[in-house]
Amino acid sequence: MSTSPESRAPRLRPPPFTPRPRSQTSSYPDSLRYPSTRSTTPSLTSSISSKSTRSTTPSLQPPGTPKYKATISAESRIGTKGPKNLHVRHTSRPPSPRKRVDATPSPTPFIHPVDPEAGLLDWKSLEPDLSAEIDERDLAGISSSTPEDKVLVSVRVKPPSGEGRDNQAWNISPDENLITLDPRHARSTGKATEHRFDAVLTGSDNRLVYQRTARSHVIAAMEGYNSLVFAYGQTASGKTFTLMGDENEPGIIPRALKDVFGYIRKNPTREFLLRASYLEIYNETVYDLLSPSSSGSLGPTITDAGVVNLREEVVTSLKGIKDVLERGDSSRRTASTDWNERSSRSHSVFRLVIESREVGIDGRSESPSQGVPQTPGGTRLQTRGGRSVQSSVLSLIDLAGSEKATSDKERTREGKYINTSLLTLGTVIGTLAENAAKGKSDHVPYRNSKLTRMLQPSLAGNARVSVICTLNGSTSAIGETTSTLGFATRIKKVQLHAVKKEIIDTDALLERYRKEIEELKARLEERERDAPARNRRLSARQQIDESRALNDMSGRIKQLTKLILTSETVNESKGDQSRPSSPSKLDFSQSPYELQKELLLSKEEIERQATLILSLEASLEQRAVVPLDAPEFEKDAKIIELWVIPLYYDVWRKNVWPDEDNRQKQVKEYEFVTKRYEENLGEPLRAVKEDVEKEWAGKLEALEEKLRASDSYVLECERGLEKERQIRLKLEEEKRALVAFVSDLDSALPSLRGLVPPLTMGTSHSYTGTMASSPFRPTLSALTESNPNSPTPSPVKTKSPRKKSSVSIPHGNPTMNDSTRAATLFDQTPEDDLIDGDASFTVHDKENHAITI
Ligand SMILES: Nc1ncnc2c1ncn2[C@@H]1O[C@H](COP(=O)(O)OP(=O)(O)OP(=O)(O)O)[C@@H](O)[C@H]1O
Repeated sequence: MSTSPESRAPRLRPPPFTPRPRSQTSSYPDSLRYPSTRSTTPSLTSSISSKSTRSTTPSLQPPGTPKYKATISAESRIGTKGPKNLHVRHTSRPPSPRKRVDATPSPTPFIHPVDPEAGLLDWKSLEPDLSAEIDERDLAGISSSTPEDKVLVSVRVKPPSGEGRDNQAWNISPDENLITLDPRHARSTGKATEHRFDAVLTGSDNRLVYQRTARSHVIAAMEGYNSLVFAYGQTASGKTFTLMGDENEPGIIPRALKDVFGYIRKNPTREFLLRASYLEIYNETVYDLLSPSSSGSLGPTITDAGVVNLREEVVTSLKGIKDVLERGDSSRRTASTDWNERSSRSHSVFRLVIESREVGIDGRSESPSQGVPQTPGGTRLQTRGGRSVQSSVLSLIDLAGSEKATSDKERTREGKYINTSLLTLGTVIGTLAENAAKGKSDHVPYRNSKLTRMLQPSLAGNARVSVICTLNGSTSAIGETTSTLGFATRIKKVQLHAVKKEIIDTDALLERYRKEIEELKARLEERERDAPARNRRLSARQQIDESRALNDMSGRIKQLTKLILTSETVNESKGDQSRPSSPSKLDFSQSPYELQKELLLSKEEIERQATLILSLEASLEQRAVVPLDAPEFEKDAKIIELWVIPLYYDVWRKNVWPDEDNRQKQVKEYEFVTKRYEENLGEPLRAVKEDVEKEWAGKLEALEEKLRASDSYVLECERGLEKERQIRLKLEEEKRALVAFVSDLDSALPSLRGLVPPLTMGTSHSYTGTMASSPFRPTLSALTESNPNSPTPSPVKTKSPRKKSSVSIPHGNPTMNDSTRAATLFDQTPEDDLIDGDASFTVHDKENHAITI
């Protein structure tokens, strides 16, 4: 890779400030330089430093005493079956110290009765030979033999099961690397029916698949090239089986990790630093599988510089790296679909950053004066210290599978995102292939999906790439299989030009650790040298503090040294896998031997945690932005921002809004769906956008329709109520008028008696008129007017200035002959009935016309 002089200049960073509570930092004046060792694990590091590191634990064995090796069974030596077949026979294990107490004293250290240190050493020296775990035969002849400028393309056909055996549409010739569509089905496709690739595989042997498809790329990564291995294919065709495998058939990832450590072991001239990370892309959002809680602005983001804000853990052993893998795997999104019981709903990416450098004969890093040969394949960058560090990334990717719509709505939605990003991957590969074939440089739409954006540097050529296309050979999947083969054919044409990358020493974590170790060692030496003179001036208390500080320093040196892997250290820790996990309950009736074993395991756990602390520190360091000499208030503000606010917010959120996480996730998804299309998306995702918009527009329309219906119902109800109110008012008025009328009538009765026939309900003599204006309040004059025959019209006055009633007095010569009945009129039309019941009554005029009031 060509590097401009400017870019070669070391980018010196000021020592970062790592916020930490005052109480802890203040007790150690120079703790800002090595804050966490002191502040978070003072006793831890000192205990590790003094006891647990194998190389430094004082040995009670006389020099040259042979170490005991436990024998292992033949098959576990061969190592073809993995760790579960590892049978350790403890025949040559020395007797436990308790038994030895009674034995005749012997000059060998193993008979030392009680010294636990001696026990530790004995037990460590007894660890079984795990050469079976890292298979020597596999490592022999490892070399990156793939044509460097081409993608290594393999297809793997999933073996049919059950009835599927009779429905196979493809003929497979592994020896010729050929796959052909059976002539019986060939006519229907109208496409090429014969395909040749770098490897055509079938069956369930993952070892073979690893060797043919991925091993060379893993080794290339160890040699300094970025390497990318991914599986592509329709759902349930075997991508996860190929990458992860199962207990009996570990897949590419576990085998690759084994080879990584095997490679380190076989290369004593280099030292390595490994950092693992694991992410997934789900519904076009990147999630950190090692830190599932990080999200939003703190979550991983894809930038031109790669993926940032992603947790990277320094790993020092095969077991450690497998733990990381398992932890991440447990956070992956899988679900049962119509086709696969455990279908990956996201693209998952396991990344291993490998930094390495030549070391001298004494184990120290080489300087140019020592004449290290130029690493072939890349520019050697030599900066201040003259050191160059090779850096590469091994990416192992299990893509989600392309699929048809499923019966589940949520799965369908995920499926849309999956298909879209795979479509974009296809488009990107197609464009790259065409550019390569025709010597063009057409725009490649990397930015149209997160997956292609992340793969951009690799697909653009700066990596060794291997793709395994997994196929379903059944007749029911001819279309999908043909499409996958098309992808395989296109990607074969992509041109690569990967080169080794060497980075400036200050950017390499390996170099930073190495420098820190050297500085610490120098300081330690100096302080130890001055100790006798200084101690004379110090109080007893100060001397204790001083000795504690020295312990911390040496603990830190040991921890940092452990992170840097060499052939020797990998050899030492290869027993990790076989050791039993620590029981949760301590049984003090165990033999001293067993207890020592427990002790050792616990110490190792402490070491593991300490390693984790260190790698967390490393991530933290990358985030620290306040320089050491920044004003106090700035540091305080940072502490509040990083610790206090998130802490309180978290507590508050959990109390006030327990479902906030889900809500936020949903909001994020909605935001994504609704807002950022234009800036983010290209053609394929626009199709998703339209789909989603259509879906939501339909829902919105239905809701609006419902709203309109309920609005008009409410309006109708209001109108009905108003009508009823009016009627009620009218009735009340009529009631009042009737009451007045009746009382008028009552008072006029004596004078009318003999002239007017008795007014009764339903009788034929009555009055007529409209009821609109107090029909029951006819004035006496009206009555008299209508009864011209009335001899003595009574001057009765109306009580209210109401409109004159149009009630007409019945014709004829009515005679009021039943005053008693008339007086009972109130009884017959009680007030309540007028209001609540049917208020009308009927009277008849002379012509017997019924009038209903
Ligand atoms: N080569 C194989 N040999 C034996 N079993 C296999 C093979 N390939 C796949 N299987 C089995 O088929 C099932 C589906 O495989 P797998 O989950 O790997 O598919 P996938 O392509 O990853 O699907 P998805 O895209 O839905 O995640 C699993 O039970 C797996 O064990």
